Amino acid sequence: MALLEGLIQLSSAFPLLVAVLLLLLVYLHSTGVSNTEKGKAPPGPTPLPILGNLINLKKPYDSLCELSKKYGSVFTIYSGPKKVVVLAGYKTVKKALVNHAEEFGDREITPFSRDAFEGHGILFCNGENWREMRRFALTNLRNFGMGKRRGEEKIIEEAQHLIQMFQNFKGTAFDTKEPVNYAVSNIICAIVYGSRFEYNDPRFKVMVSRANDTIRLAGSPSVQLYNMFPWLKPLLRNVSHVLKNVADNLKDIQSYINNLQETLNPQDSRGFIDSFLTHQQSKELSSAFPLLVAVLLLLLVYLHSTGVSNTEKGKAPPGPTPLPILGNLINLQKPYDSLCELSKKYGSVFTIYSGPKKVVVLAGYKTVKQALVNHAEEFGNREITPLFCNAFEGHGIIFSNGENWREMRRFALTNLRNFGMGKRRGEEKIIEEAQHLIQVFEKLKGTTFDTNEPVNYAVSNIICAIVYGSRFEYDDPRLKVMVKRTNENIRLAGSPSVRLYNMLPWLKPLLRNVSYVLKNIADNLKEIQSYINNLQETLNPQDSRGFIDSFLIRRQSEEKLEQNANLFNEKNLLCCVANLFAAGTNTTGATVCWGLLLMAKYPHIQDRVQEEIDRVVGGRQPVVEDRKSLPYTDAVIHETQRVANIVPLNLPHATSCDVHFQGFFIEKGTIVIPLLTSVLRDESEWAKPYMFHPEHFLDDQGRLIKRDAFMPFSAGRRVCLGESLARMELFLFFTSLLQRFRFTAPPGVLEDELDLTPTLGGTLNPSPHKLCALSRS
Ligand code: HEM
Repeated sequence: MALLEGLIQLSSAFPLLVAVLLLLLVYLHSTGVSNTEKGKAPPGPTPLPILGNLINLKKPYDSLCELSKKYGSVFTIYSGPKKVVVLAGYKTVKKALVNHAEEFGDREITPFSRDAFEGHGILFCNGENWREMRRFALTNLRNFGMGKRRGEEKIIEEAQHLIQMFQNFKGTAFDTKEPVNYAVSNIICAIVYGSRFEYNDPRFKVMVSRANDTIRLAGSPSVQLYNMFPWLKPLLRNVSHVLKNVADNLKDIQSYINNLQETLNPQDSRGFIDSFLTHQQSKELSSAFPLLVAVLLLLLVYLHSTGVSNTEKGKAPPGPTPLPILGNLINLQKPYDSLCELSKKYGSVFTIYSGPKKVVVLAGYKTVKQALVNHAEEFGNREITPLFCNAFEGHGIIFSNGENWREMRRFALTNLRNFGMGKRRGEEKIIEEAQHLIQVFEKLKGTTFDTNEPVNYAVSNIICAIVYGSRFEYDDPRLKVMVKRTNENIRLAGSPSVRLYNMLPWLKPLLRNVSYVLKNIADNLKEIQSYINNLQETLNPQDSRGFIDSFLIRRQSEEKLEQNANLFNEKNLLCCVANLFAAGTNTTGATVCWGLLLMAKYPHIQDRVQEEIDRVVGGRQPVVEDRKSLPYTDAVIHETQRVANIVPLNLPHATSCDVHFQGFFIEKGTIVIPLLTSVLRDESEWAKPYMFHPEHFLDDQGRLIKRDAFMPFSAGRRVCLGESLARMELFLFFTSLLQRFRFTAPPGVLEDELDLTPTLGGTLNPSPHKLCALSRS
């Protein structure tokens, strides 16, 4: 029947068949069934020319069992013009697959599997690709599921979902196939993506049904015919249908991969895909090595001439001997710790080489303060790293210098003051946003959740209110995408591959992360441009709604006066807005999240904060004015910022002229790192530098004391432009949340088990974690 079906499909191709038949007769004869010179070929039924042996395509396994009765356990058939040796019976199959594992171990890549997977993956590939993918998959299947307690737990959890599903049928008749397939597919999802789907999730249903469909159709007569005679493809509709199915599934998988890539944390792999991506990143780095070595030789002479030795003008700060080109191999995962270590050996002003670039590191409170405050002008330029030079081309505030920086910083400061910072209007906005955040926490009714997203949406909305004049709902996809992209950029800006790019920009083609960040920045700028266009259309010069309006109004007046018009241009507006989001969202959001995590970890400190808030504020909304009556709470916020050490390396500075500093000579244009970690953990300034100890900020009477070495916002000419806004946000968000909620570890997790290891990135965020917010009312 099946063959008949196939032949009916084929009938329109008959004339073509006949023509090819004649041409191939000779060929078939030569590939023949006869014995070769090297030995006897396995016996088998005589094939028809071209068509080969007419095996029942519906149940080929039955036909082949039948044939083995006649021809023995090793026999030949022809699948179309292709010779196929069939092995039958336990002894023969075992002997071939186990005792001759190597000889029989390759996969036959059928035309269908070649079209669908092009030699990639595990199932349909051979050689080095197969070996590497199989080995990687095996290791990771073991890590994420197979044969481990973790795997057992996942399967038991899924079995419970399946039981529930069966129970829903209340004994009525149903088809077991769907729910059972959903359950087993979820085990793969848990291993691969790190999460399961609900059985009624439409994305999941489609995925499972497509996969089943593909497997069914891959064994259909038409696909089998296609594998025999690939040139029949245009006549076999099923084939294109299955190939489209496979392509659609690959597209879906790609979108899950993209999502996971965006939130990838190399320290915390959620599943197979995460591990693959992390492995890919590390490969990316190692593949750069041969190139590095080649250029190493070329640049040896150059490096030697720029050397580490002293110049005529004075003594250069000491430091470890650099390798040619590579410079000093600083730990790229935790460079701030490596630099603190080096300062113990080389003192508070020392030189390292970041690739071929000379960098002077300033360590410890006294030195950093002396440089940034007493020599503010000399140390006040920004080093514009290749990544940001590429992205912002010297525009905006953070990554610009000279007249452009001065003018943009001044304008931004005035407008941040007008629209938020240190004013009643700003306080109102933050309080309103805190209420939205409280609502989100309340809806969770004490269940476990990740604080990161809602907190970041809230702080981002403060910048939106200042910049655009309006906030977004937390489920607005535009807000979600913007926050995600910004956070991702900040994380990737501190990744080893971007650090490597900043040292050796010619490595760019090998470092995929770099193009990814640049694309992310470009996408954010495009989005900001569309908001600017909207605001421009409804601009009223008498009533500025926010920073963008003020910039546009200023641009109009500058154009009239023909002064400075070139600075109040589109690119500066775009870059300023992007800078405010990048600098103002992740930093403040991460600090609030650290604060909540620390409260859950140290409940006795949370007790004291809540006692103070209850006593001083009671049930009314906390306001900025309350700060001076809440010294313990204020000390906890300060200590959170000290311990969180959000910007551990600071942003890089550069000398604006030749400088003589602490007996050393530093040339104009040298990169300078005023190492904030070394200030916030300076052993001569803090009694317990490595512990969470709010008493650092309290005197004997329990009053708040100002500590000069408290420098999370840096100092001097480049000091954080949003400091007073950030401090107001931290105080209002923290007190409002602590007044309403008790923060705890998830059920079953001990406080000791809450991890304070930060994630790797441009800023230090808490590692992904969950907490419970229990309502206190
Ligand atoms: C807890 C929150 C924050 C922390 C810890 C923080 C920290 C910093 C640090 C360390 C710098 C580099 C200073 C230097 O180069 O010496 C900086 C720069 C900057 N910050 Fe913040 N920041 C925070 C919040 C904000 C907010 C809310 C905004 C925006 C409204 C903002 C806007 C900026 C800008 C524009 C710069 C660049 C200044 C310049 O180059 O002149 N920051 N911040």
